[in-house]
Amino acid sequence: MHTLSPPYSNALSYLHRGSEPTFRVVPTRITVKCGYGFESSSFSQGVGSTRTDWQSACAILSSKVDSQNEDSNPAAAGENIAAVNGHKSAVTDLNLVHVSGEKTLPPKPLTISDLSPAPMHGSQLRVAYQGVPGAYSEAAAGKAYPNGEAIACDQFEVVFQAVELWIADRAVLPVENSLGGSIHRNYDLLLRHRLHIVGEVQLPVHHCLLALPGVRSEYLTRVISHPQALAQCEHTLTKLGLNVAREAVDDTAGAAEFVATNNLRDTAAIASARAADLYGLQILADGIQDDPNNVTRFVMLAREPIIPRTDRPFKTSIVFAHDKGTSVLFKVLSAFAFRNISLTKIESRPHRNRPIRIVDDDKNEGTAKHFEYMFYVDFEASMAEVRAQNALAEVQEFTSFLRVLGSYPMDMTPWSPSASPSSRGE
Ligand SMILES: O=C(O)C(=O)C[C@]1(C(=O)O)C=C[C@@H](O)C=C1
Repeated sequence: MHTLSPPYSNALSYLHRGSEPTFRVVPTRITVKCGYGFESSSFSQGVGSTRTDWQSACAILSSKVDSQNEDSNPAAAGENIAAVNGHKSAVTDLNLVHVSGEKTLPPKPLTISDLSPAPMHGSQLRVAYQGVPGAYSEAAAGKAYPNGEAIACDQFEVVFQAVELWIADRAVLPVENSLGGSIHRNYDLLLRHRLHIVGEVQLPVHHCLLALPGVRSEYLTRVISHPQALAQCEHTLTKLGLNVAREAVDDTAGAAEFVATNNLRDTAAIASARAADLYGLQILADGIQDDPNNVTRFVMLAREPIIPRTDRPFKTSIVFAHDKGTSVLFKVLSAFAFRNISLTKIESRPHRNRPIRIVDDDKNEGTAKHFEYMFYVDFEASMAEVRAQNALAEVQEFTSFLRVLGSYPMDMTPWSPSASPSSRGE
């Protein structure tokens, strides 16, 4: 059992003073029994020193607004995906009633291990990713959990549900690319779901142009791939004289598979060299990303947060909303700047519960319509550091909603570019 050090738990108690979460506890088999529900009592009494306290506290620091998408019930929606790639949901396997001799015993209370055992020491972690084998997300899952079993999911939503329903133990999810920018859908999903960021990996992304054996680039009328991959190769495709139609599909390796299974001689896919191998395609051009340092950042997700530490570089990801006033963003950012905490990322997304604020002005000049946002910020500090706790305590004063998505070790693996200029024919 982990315990929190006193300064940390004190600071969190302070952060919670007077803030009652308005999240509804969703009464589903999986979410409630596995501890997804957030009991308001644990907030009103401040944060204690147990791991459970910390887990609840980490999930929601404060919420004066309703949860985003309260109407979405991932676990219920997930009834449709009782099996993913042959991995049966634990729910379908439960044997709830125990009978012994002539006496029928009252049902034994369920424990977490009944639902799905957490991997024992040495057993394989099941890691969900979006795409098919050969996708960069699969490679990222392998980098994050080298001994894990990668579980392919067709949609990002399914990746979240796979972990929520205990079909998988972790998820690995792309959030941003150095050329293509943020993967917005995943920012929205991070907010809608209750998983925690427990790590990050940065993967050099080296794209290839793939076609059926014998096909030459003159035959091509179409290039298909994941929209991010198309964006990352746009200039190079033009330089190669490939002014043909671009079409977006769900993932890069899926594009390669599509070309192969449909025997398409007029279509090329942008995907990895491993996808070429897996689906029997030839590499027409290698290293076609517009920048050799092309890198995608993935986050690792789990049902439970990790305990933040100070013995190695940590990053913390938060999301917040504010009621009104543009200076709020300045004040929030100042809370970090004054404490010498570097921000590594800021992203805004529409506030889906309240996308527009109507302001009638006093001078009778009409009605202003302001767009409302959720802001996502990553900063370089651990939640175990007092300066980070104080910064968030200050941020909370200016915000109507604040949630810590996770405090996790930074990926510090030595840099190796995805391609050298020579391999790109420059
Ligand atoms: O399509 C894939 O192979 C993916 O893993 C998805 C994805 C993405 O969403 O950004 C991952 C890395 C690359 O940036 C391109 C595509």
